[in-house]
This record gives sequence, structure tokens and C-alpha cells, in this order.
Amino acid sequence: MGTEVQADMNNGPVQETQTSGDIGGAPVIDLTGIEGPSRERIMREVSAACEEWGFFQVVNHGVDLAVMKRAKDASKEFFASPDEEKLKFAMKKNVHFHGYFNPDLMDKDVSKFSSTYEHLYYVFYPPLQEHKDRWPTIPEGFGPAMYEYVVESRGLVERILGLLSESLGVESHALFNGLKGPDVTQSNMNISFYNAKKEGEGEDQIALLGHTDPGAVTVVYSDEVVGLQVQKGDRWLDIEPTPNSLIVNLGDQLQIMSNGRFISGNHRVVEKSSKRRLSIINFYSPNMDAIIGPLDGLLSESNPPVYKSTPYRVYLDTFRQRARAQLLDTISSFKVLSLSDQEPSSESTIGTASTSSTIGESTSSTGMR
Ligand SMILES: O=C(O)CCC(=O)C(=O)O
Ligand SMILES: [Fe+2]
Repeated sequence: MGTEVQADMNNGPVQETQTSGDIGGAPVIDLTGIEGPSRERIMREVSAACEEWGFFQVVNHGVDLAVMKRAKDASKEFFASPDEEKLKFAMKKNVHFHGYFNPDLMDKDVSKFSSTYEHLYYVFYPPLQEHKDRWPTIPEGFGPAMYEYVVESRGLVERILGLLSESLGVESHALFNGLKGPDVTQSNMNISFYNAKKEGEGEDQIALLGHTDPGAVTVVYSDEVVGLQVQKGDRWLDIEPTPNSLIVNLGDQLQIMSNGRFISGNHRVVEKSSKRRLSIINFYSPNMDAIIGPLDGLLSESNPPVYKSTPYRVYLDTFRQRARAQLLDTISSFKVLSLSDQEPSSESTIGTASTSSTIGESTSSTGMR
């Protein structure tokens, strides 16, 4: 049914350095008046952020704050529950990684990646009924609270896709329709409860190595604990949690659809606080059978396609295979080759947008979705 789980992968030895981070990652954009007189301004700010960072935070975003709070409270309560209760919803080997994972109590290979922190993973849309038994029923109302939040955050993503389409000068449903392909877009959710930095521990731990998200748009609802960092040039910048905000980042598919105008921002998570960090991460992705490539309306003789058009299923398979082989730059292998580059085994150098670089760190492992 065109739904597929996107699994985390955190392969190989964790060897990144320079974890301290500078302040100032990604602009904060106020979405008040998005359907009215402020639309033009908001569109300019959002598109500038997507060109420069592939990341931004939004406030007054239209996602009901009470719904957000219920989702956050329910998540915190779940993680605070006794282990034996949480384990009732544990992930099972080779079954889509749905459910709860705890690195101290479960085999590492259950989640197919060596996560060092507790998390809950679920495909939320379209819902996979057969995995419902691993969706927590503690605390009471957990499922409905999450579902409500997913519906609201999908609404936000669709509003942003409309803005981005307009800023590209194409019809306002162009990005959404491209992502939906023959059926519907999909979304899945990871609720991560990262570890705190232990007292006396020197280096900050990298919980999730530098990566770009393979899908279309990711919405991160973080509590007040700092930890998410975005790469800008040769520096990692902390995204400072802003009260009631949501963090939005673009995935590889929007870099492709915009023909490289928007970028899929490279990011990572560092455990640098004495508090544990909760983040509710919603991944909004194309239909597996959607053919993703640069939007027709953008292409011309002077703007030829930088990327190939490929079914998302193929992209995701390649992404996972490359991640297993500890390669970070899937998107570059989907570039159109220029005639002069068409030598066997050569990689294209066309295009300006690239998310593959890493800073002062080993590129041998990465955390990915
Ligand atoms: O927890 C976060 O803030 C982001 C996590 C992330 O980048 C991911 O799961 O892909
Ligand atoms: Fe990510």
C-alpha cells in the first residue's frame, strides 16, 4: 500500500568531534498572517531560510498549543513509566521497527541501528493497523494525543509546501502533488528521549551523527533542552529551543524537486545538557511510488535538471544501502551527469547544492532515517 517505514541507522563507530556548537542556528519565522497580508513577507523569509539553511523555526504556526502540550506530556509520561510497562510495547526484530526501543534492555539489532537512547517509532500515515499492538496505551490517551498532533503538524507541512511552491513560481499545490504521486504522502514519527550528559564527562556525546533526512519535510517538536545542531559552512550551530516553536527542516526530496534551490540541511544531535532531551520528530515523505525529480515548471534551457527523476522507493533503498556502507551523500548520486562526466564510475559534479560535507569529523558513520 505504498507505505514504508524509514528506519534509523546509526552505523559504525561514533567518531565526530567539535561538539560544543555555536549559538544561532536557523532563523525564527513568525507565521502570523500567513493567509493574509503577511504572506509575501513570510514567503520570502521561508524561502530564504530554505536556500541558506534548509532549516528554520516557526512560531504562531497554527498548530494548536494545547495539542502540542498533550503530545509532549504523554511522551514524557510514557518514558517515565516503569521499564516493564514500556517493554510491553517493545519493537520486534524485522517487523518494521515499530514500537519502543531501549538500548539498555534490548538487543541493539532489534531497531536495526545502534541507537544509544530510548525512542518510540511509528508509521502514522497511512496507519499500519497490523502494528497497532506496539503503540503505547500508557499513559491513557497516548495514541489519540499523538494522532491529533500528527494531523496538526501535517497541516503545517502542507501550508509550508504551498508557500515554497509559490516562492518557486509554480502552482501552489505543485510540491504537494508531486510528493503524493499516485496516492497519498506518508508520515512517520520518532519520539526520541536522548541521554543527559553525565557529570564529569568530558566530551559531549553525539547521539545522532551528521546527516540529511531523505524525505521531504521534517517537523521537530523539541522540549527546552538544547541538542539539535545544524551545519553552516564549517561550523555546527545549536538550534536554541524557542518556546512554543516548531523546528522545520527540508529533506533531500525538496532539494531535488526545487532543482537545488532549496537545501536539505545537514544536522546532528549532541547530548550536551545535564537534562535528558525529548524531541517528537515527524517525517513527511513522498509516496513510495511518487516519481521525484525537479518540478517541470522550473526547468528551462538555462535551468536544466540537476537531479534525475526517480521513484522515492528507489531513492530510499539507495539511501539505506549507502548509509549501511557509511556513505553520507546519497543525493549526489542522483545528479544528472553532464556529457563530460559520463565516464564509467565517475560522480557528477553538476549543481551547487550539496549536503554531503562533514566538519572535522569522521565521515565513516552517520545517523539517518
Ligand atoms: O531530535 C532531533 O532534534 C532531530 C533528530 C533527527 O535529526 C532525526 O531523527 O532524523
Ligand atoms: Fe534528521
